[in-house]
Amino acid sequence: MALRGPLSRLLRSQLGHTCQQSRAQSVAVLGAPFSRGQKRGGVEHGPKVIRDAGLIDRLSGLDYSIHDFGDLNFHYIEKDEPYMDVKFPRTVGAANKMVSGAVSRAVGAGHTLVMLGGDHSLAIGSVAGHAQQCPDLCLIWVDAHADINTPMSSPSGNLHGQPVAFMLKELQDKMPDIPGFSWTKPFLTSRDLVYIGLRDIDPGEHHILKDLGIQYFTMRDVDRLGIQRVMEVALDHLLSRKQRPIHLSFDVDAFDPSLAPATGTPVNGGLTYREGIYITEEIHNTGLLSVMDLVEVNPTLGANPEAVQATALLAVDVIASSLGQTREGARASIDQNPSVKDDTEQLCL
Ligand SMILES: NC(=[NH2+])NCCC[C@H](N)C(=O)O
Repeated sequence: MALRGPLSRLLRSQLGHTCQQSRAQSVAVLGAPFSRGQKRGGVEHGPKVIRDAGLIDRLSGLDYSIHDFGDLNFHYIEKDEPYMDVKFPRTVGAANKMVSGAVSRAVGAGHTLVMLGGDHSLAIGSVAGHAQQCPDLCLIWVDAHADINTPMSSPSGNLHGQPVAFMLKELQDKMPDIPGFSWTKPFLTSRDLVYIGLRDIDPGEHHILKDLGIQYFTMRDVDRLGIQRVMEVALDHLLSRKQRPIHLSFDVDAFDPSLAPATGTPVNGGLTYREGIYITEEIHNTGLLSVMDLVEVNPTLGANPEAVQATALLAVDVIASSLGQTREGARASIDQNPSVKDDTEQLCL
C-alpha cells in the first residue's frame, strides 16, 4: 500500500525528491485560453471565468505564495487544413508547444502549477512540459472521456479527444506524423496512468485501454467500489513502487452535468460533488501533486449565468481542494461536540 498523508510528506522531504523539494510553498497559475482542440467556441474563456469565480483569493487563503502568470497568447494559424481527419493540427500543435515550455519553466522554477484551460487537447503540452522536468511523473486523468483516440480511431477528428495517445510510448507506432507536433515524443507508459470517471468510451479507445491493460475506473466502478476504494487502488497502482510527482488532469465534465453544465461534451451519470472533491483531497494528501490541469469550462454553453457560475465555482473548489483546502476543521468540531454525538445516538435508537 502506498504511503500517504503526513508520513509520505516527511519521507519525501527526507529523500529530497528534486522535482518536489521546494514546491509546497509556491503555486503558479497559468491561463491557457484555447479552443481549437474541439469545435465549440467559448472554452477559451475558461481561464477568465475561473479567475472571476475567485480562484486567486481562494488560493491565497491556503498559505501559499501565489504567482499568477496570466494567460498565454496563442496564435491561430491560418489555412490550417485537416490532416487525415484531425482538425487544426498546426494550431493545436503550436499552442501545446507553448504550453509545454511554460509548464516546464514553472515546474523548473519550483512552483506547483495549475493550468486553466481551454480544451483538453492542452494536456499534451502540459503533461509533456511537466515530464521534461519530472520524467518519472504519473498521470491521473479525471474525465467522462478517455481522450485516447488516435487520429485513425477518432470519431470526431477533434484533438481534445486524443491527447493521451500523444503521450504513450506503446501507441507510438499507431501515431502518424501530424503537422505541428514534431516537437514532442511519447514519454509515458501505460502503467503510469489511471483514469477515473469514464462513461463515454469510443470503441477504438476501449480496444486501446484493454490492449494496453490501462488501469481505469468507470462510473460503474465508482458505483460498485465507492470512491474511497477507487482512490486507494488508483494511488496504490501509481505509487506503491515509488513515490513520484503526480500530474492531475481534471476535465470538469467528469462531474455530473447537473453540477457542471457549462461544458462542451457533457455526459449524464457523472461524479457527485463529494466524489470529485474526495479524489482531489486524496491526491493532496499524498503530498505529491506537482501539476494540475482544469479544463473544458465553457461559459457560452451554460443555459443561464447561474449555470456558468456554478461550473466555474466548482472548478475553483476542485483546484482549492487539490491544494489542501479542507472542511476537516468543521468535521472535527462536530466529531468532538458531545451534544451532536448524543443526538446521533438518540437517532440510532
Ligand atoms: N476532452 C473532451 N471533452 N473529450 C471529448 C471526446 C469525445 C470523443 N470521444 C472524441 O474523441 O471526439
